[in-house]
Amino acid sequence: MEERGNISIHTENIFPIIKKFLYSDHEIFLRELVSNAVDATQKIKRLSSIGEYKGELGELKVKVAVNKEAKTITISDNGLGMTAGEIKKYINQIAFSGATEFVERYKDASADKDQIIGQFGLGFYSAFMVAERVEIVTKSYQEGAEPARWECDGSTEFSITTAERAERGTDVILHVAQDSEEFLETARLRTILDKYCKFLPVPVEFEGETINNPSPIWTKQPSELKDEDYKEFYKELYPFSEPPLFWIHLNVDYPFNLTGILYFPKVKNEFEIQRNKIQLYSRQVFITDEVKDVVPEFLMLLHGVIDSPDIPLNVSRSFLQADSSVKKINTYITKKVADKLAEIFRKDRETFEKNWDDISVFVKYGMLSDDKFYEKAKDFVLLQNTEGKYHTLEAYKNLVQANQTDKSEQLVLLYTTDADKQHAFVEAAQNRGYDVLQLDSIIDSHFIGMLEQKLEKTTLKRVDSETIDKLIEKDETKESVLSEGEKEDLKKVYEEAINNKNMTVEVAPLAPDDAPVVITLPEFMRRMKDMNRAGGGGMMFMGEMPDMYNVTINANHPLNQRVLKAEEKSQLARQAFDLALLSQNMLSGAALTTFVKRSFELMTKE
Ligand SMILES: Nc1ncnc2c1ncn2[C@@H]1O[C@H](COP(=O)(O)OP(=O)(O)OP(=O)(O)O)[C@@H](O)[C@H]1O
Repeated sequence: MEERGNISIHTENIFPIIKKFLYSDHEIFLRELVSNAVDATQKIKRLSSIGEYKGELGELKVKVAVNKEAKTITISDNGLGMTAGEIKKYINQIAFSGATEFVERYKDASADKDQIIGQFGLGFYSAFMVAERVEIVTKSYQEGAEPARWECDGSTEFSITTAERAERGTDVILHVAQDSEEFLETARLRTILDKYCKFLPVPVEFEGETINNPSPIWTKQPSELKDEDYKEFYKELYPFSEPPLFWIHLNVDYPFNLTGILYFPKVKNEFEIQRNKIQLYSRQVFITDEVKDVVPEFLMLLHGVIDSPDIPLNVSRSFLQADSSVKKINTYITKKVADKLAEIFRKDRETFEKNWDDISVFVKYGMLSDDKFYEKAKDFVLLQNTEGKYHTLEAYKNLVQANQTDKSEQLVLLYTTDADKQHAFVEAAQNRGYDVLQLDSIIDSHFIGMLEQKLEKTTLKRVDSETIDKLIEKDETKESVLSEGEKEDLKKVYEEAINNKNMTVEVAPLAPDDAPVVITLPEFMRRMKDMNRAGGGGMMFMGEMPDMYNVTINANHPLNQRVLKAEEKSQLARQAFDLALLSQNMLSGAALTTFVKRSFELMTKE
């Protein structure tokens, strides 16, 4: 038999176009051809199981071989094979029509090119990205089938002849083009196989070794697996990472098909977080590790694998976004993650608290970005106070309600972003019997805003944003030991001593054992500046504005009564102010030197 023919398409030379267009992805030819070979072995298995094929199945496998001298790469399988008629149908027509359509669309300059490529799995024809000539030698499983050889050089001409082949199956032989000789290097091929074929369901042999794990644990039932299996698999995926905290085994077949394992990694701070650690598979074929859109943004921080035949192969971003099963997958994953966290919280609060530092970023990020997740997470999100105790939102509100409700019935939650630097304020609050939360990560500033929006009649204030009396205003007035006139005098003394227009001085009757001078930065001011720094807010001028502090002089502190009477009023006032700065880590440089000198002078005085 010898048949020559023309593949009936209207566009000549489609391969140079495809080749040029896919230049960065040439390596996927191997993924496409090996997965075709795997498909062929699975098809014969199925035919055998339904009694369509009665012969021996043998050990089903795929082999990849390279011959540097002959400049060929051969992908062989003992799958179902093809008859000459099937080659014409599947290779010449079906596979070609996909490639042709691709080029037709590509030529339409107005279309978004990413969008176009997203819609096509080039499949078999990706061979021409690296080969100048491709041969298929195949023998069908069907009784009496004649082996056939197909040859094509990437033009629209092909030939089919009778071939010699004893066993059922297919060899695809690539005659590698000069500009693609890098693919003749075994190390390169091994890397590509490792990337795309590591978990293919049929053994893939390369240089006498099986390079894949045909039954990775995500394909098994959770009931068959032990914790060790999950940890081992994590190590297989990320050899250099610390062990994961916990994991979720995804397993659903309706309304879409999806399996996978998502791991919660150990992350100590937001800067360490690595995205793109989740690998996306379709029937155990690696597709990509850019899972944006399939996985909700906040869960991109997780690690692991997701496998779904419902995720279109070779897809582009914009195509994925519009895909309805992708949307459902997204919702499903969010729900599963929330349920798992709720379960651990319920069943093992101790473990949950122990791991809170690592998972709080996911939880808070999730609550901020997804309302449904918020609804579930609000019951297990934890607040940590400066004593290292963890409370749920509800429990915490109940705990502080009696003591921290102000005169207008607002519940005031106090927090510190740095318990060390803000120590004086934390201590002052604790002396009043108030509780102080530790909210010190970058995400916390957004988290605080969200809590205020979601919780009724609740405000959050940083401990150093007001003097202790004003932080939570109660219905009580404090008497001042100083007269109005004395207060005026005291104010002037301090204003002159401080001599800084960014410091607003005020004299107020605090408790005698409160600090004599308290410097605060109002909450709203700091938040605006934070927002500006983070790039939002739109009030650009705020970013350039200096911090405007309030300086509260405690009229009831004995020191201030002395200031009024002392000879060197100004020096004493300045000293008290500097000490307040010092206690808040705000004194440095020349101001610090002057302060130290003055202190020595005062100590030296009789
Ligand atoms: N190794 C093989 N053994 C048997 N049949 C094959 C083999 N390779 C390809 N085929 C046949 O050729 C057809 C076209 O292959 P091609 O890779 O272009 O598309 P596909 O596998 O159907 O889809 P995809 O675009 O997802 O790869 C296949 O559907 C299959 O019928």
